[in-house]
Parts: sequence; C-alpha cells; structure tokens
Amino acid sequence: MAPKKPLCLPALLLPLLTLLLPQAGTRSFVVDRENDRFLLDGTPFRYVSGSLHYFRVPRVLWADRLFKMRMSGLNAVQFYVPWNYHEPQPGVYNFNGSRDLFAFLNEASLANLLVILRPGPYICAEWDMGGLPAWLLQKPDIHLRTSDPAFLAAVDSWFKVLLPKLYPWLYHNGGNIISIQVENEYGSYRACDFSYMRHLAGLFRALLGDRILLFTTDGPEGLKCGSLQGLYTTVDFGPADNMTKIFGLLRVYEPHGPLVNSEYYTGWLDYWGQNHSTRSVLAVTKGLESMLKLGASVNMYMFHGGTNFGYWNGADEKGRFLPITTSYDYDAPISEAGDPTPKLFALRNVISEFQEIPLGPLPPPSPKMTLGPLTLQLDGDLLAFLDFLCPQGPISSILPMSFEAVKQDRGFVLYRTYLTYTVSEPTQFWVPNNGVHDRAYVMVDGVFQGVLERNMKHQLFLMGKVGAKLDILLENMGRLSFGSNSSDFKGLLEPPVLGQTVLSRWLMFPLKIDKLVKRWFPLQLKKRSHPQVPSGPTFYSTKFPILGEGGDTFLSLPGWTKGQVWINGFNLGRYWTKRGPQETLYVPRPLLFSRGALNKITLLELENVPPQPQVQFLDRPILNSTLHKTYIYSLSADTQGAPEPMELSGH
Ligand SMILES: CCCCNC(=S)N1C[C@H](O)[C@@H](O)[C@@H](O)[C@H]1CO
Repeated sequence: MAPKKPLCLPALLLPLLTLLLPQAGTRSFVVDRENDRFLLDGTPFRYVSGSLHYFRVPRVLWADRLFKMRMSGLNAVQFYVPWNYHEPQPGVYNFNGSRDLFAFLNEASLANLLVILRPGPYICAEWDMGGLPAWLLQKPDIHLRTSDPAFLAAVDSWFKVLLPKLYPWLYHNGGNIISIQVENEYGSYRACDFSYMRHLAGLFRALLGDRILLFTTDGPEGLKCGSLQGLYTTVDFGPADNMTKIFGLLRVYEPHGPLVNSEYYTGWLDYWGQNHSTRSVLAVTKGLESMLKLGASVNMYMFHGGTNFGYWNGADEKGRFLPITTSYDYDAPISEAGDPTPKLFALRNVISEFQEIPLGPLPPPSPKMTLGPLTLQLDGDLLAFLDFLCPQGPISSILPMSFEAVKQDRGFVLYRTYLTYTVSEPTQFWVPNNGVHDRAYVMVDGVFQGVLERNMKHQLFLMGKVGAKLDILLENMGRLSFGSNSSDFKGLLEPPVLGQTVLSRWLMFPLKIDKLVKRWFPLQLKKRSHPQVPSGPTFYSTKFPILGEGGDTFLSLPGWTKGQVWINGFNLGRYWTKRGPQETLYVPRPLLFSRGALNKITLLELENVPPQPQVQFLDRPILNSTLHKTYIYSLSADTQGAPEPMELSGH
C-alpha cells in the first residue's frame, strides 16, 4: 500500500497508468459523527493499534516486529517522529539507515498495518528532551512549546521539510497514514498557549491538506488546555484508571464520534534506581476488553518498547531528577528482544472476540545465546586519549560553559582547571545550586577522587598542590522529557567552589567518544597513569568470536559500576549495575559478526573497575534486580556542614 512513486515513464504512458492505479480519490478515512465511529473507504472501521518506535529498534528488525504485531491481531501501528533524531543540527537532516522513517512506513505497509503518526514537535516518550533538539537551548531564553517566535521559527522550518515528505503517505493519497497527532499531551504542560496550538494546526493543515484526520491526545486532566477546535480529541489512560469517568470527560469535548484511547498503557517505564515497573496481564486484558465492548478504537502503548540505545533516554523529575533506563522493555506484549509474551497471547485472544485476526502462529522466541565470561584488557584512562577525543582542542572561559554553549548535545564534556594554590588538607569541593547536570567524575592530576550527582551527592573533599590539574568529566544522563518547568541545560551550570574559593579559568573539552571507539583499530594501548581502584573513567575492551549461528543475548557486567558499552562500534547504551534495576543490556544478534569473525566490545567504566574485569553474555534479561541503597543529600542551607544523607533504598 506504499504510495506509488512517480515513475519516469514517457509522458504519453502516464495517463494510461493512472487508469490502473487504485484511485486515490476513492480512499478515505473519516469520522462518522452520526454513528460514533470511523469509516474507512466508507465502511465502519475500528482500529486496534500498538505503539512501536522505529528509533528504538535496529532497522534490520523492523519487519520482524511489525509482522508480530500484525499476527497479534492489530490493524494499525502508532509511532512518534523524534525531531532531534532527524535534525541533528539546524538545517541538517538525517533520514538514513535506522532513521529512515519512510522505509519504516513502507515496512508497516508491507505488514498490512495502517499508521497513526505522531510527529510532535514535542513527543515526550521518555526520549531525550521529549524529541526536541538540544540545539534549541543555544538560545537560553527560548520558551519551548509556546508561540515564542524563536521556537515557532525552528518548528516551521522542521515541519516544512518533514510534512511534505509525509503527504504522499496519507491514506487518501494512496499511503497508509490514517491520522496525525498535533503536539503531545499539551494539556499537561504549564504554558497552555492556545496560539501555539492554533499555529501548529494551521501549519499541519497548510502542508497536509484538509482531508487528513488531525487529533490531540491528553490525560483526563489535560483536556482543557490540550484540545482544540478542529482537531479530534482523544484521551490516554491505563488499566487502573476509571474508564467510564474518563470517557465521560472526553464526551464533553467530543460529544459525537468514536471513543479513542490513544495510549492504553500495557506496562510502564523504568528509572535508574527505582523498582522495575510491570502491569498485570489480567488488568491489561480486562481494560482492553471493556473498551472494545464500547466500540472504542484503542492504541496500546507500548506494544513493543525496544531500547534506548546510545544516549537517547530521557528523564523525569519526580522530587528529583530520574533518568530513564536503557531498556524500554515497558513490560510490553512483545519483549525488548522481540519475543511474544503471555500478555501478547492474552491480548490476542481478546482482540479475536471483536475482529478477524490473521490465521497462523506467532513466530517463536528468537534463539538466544550465552557466551563468556570474557576478560577485558585495559586500554587506558579516558584522559590519556584527550587528543583523540577532542581533536579541535578545548574551549576556554573564565566560567564553566554548558553543553549547549559548547554545542555538545549528548554524552560527555571534560572540564579542566588548575589549582592556583596548594590545598594541603582535605577541603570541601562542591557546585552551588545543584549545578552538576547530571553526574561529575572528579580527578586531581589524573587520580580519581569520586562522584558528584544532581540531587544526590553534592560534595567531595579534595587536596592538591599548586598547579595540579583538576579534571571533571561531566555526564549528561539524558534531558527531561516530561513535566519540566524549565529547560534542562546540561554540564557544570555553576563554577565549583573549593573551600572558600570559586574556581575560575576553565577549559571545556567536548568529547567525541563514539568516533574514537568506532575507529579504534588499533590505537596503541596506554598504560594506566595511576593503577588504582577506584579507577575513574577508563576504557576496557576485548575481541571475541561467535562459533556457530549464535543468537540474541544479554550483556551482564558483574562487579562493574556505571558506564557505556559499544559492540563493534555500535553504542549499546548505558549500564549502571551498581544502581539497577536493569543489570543486563539487550544485544540484538544482527550487531554481532559470526563464523569466527572477531567482535569487539568496548566499555567506558566511569567509576570502579572490578578486580576481575570480566563480562558475561546471558540468555535472558535481568531488568528487576534488587536495588542497591542510594542516598539523596539534601542541600543544607549552611554548606559548611556536610549535609546529612537520607537513605533511599531505591524508591
Ligand atoms: C511519570 C510521567 C511520565 C510522563 N509520560 C506519560 S504519562 N506518557 C504519556 C506520553 O504521551 C508518552 O509519550 C509517554 O511518555 C507516556 C509514559 O510512558
């Protein structure tokens, strides 16, 4: 059902050809307000849809996941388009490889799935900055998600590239997109800026025409500011919510037309340091059955969650900054590794009571493999590779500069200064205003001193001679993706204080670590400048063959603390074994070479290397480990006294 690409045929043939093509004009997807239903090509239609985010699944696995969704009885797939995934710098666009949104649309078409598209500009989704590009914050006073002209200019420029590309994919033009969402749960955002929403609706209409169904989605408390005349109003809620009450509220805004739940939560997200989230099969299936009995159209969020590879996870603020884990398994019907779960079969049974489902079995779980333990070799301290990691050299400034100011969106920036006097006693070192965004690994002359963490750990005690190098590796743990009352700038947002001295004269090194890891064949090994434990930011790696066919696997890092992993140069994501609840990282089989070719695993361990630097590949995930105790340090008014830690056992 992919739109017919204009063929470069001799002009006289084209009229003949159009007689053969399905007449786009006969295709339609509309709301029938008289009978509270959708009509597809004039016949009553209800969608049973599932969310799958192409940006969380390697492209080679898209067809497999979409096929499983179709075989589960779904007739539509819903997905976001993350702006920051496709416009890495202003005016630079990327729709290639795993970012080829149109290839994904085509795969959905081949799987016989209609599409419910949610292009934002904000998408939430536990994705870095809710999909908004970090470069927007290079204008620090920008008002995101409002009619701020600076924000709207960037939005217009992005949508004038994206939306015309989507036009041929609209259902009535021969494609598979039946509806498009404007913004995302705007009613949950503090701004409540109706001119912003009207601007977006006008832009979508101008670029997509007046036939496509445009809609909004909000929780029950967000309908007032999130809905807009001319956009079809839908809601989102989970199995524990009061469906009658919420659909009753929805009827205030949409007295006629089909009831729609655009995000029916089949599970939930995980935060580092919090317990693993699950939703029961019984509750999820009962809720779906009740909605289908009402004739509602439903999208299950998520049907397949996938993974936050690289640095792409977002974060929430619930009393404190809470980064989302690398796994986006979501306790969804299709597991992170793409396996059907009992929840999928239970939901499939419910769907089969209401509509035809494809005959035939679901594919079985994919083959899994175990491997190891593998012993990793030391490549060297991160500091030893500074020339490679920051080839253009540092930026200098009296005060430390943010990630956005040095144009580094994600990952790490090294901040360096030199002690201008000798500190002979352990002396309090801290950053005012909770100004570490988000974690700082502190070294003096290359010797690791410890960690500062946003909301969690506010001070260390340092010593050093005059002229000693004070290095702070600053980690961006992912930008707030929901409910932020201010822009989530990253980096050292205030100048650190040592004793009574505000430290100034800083060098900032934006680090291109992924580039180094990709080309690391073979950089000469660097011996440790200071063989010690804890080690601080250090690279380890090894190579290994896979004998036989192999399979999907789950990387376990027993005894390691926190860091980043690459397999054959692919950034698998963050690990945080010390904090949990996730203790393994999903390794899709297609990332691995087989038939004896050597694979390479590279770790950047940020804190403590275990005495035995080994890793293991398991045949099952561990996403719900018992949490280690974490402490939150209240910022005491008087910074002289060490703030008392409050013990926080993982919640
Ligand atoms: C803890 C609140 C997180 C906010 N997000 C909520 S309510 N959700 C609605 C949001 O639209 C979707 O993108 C997802 O972010 C989903 C949670 O998975």
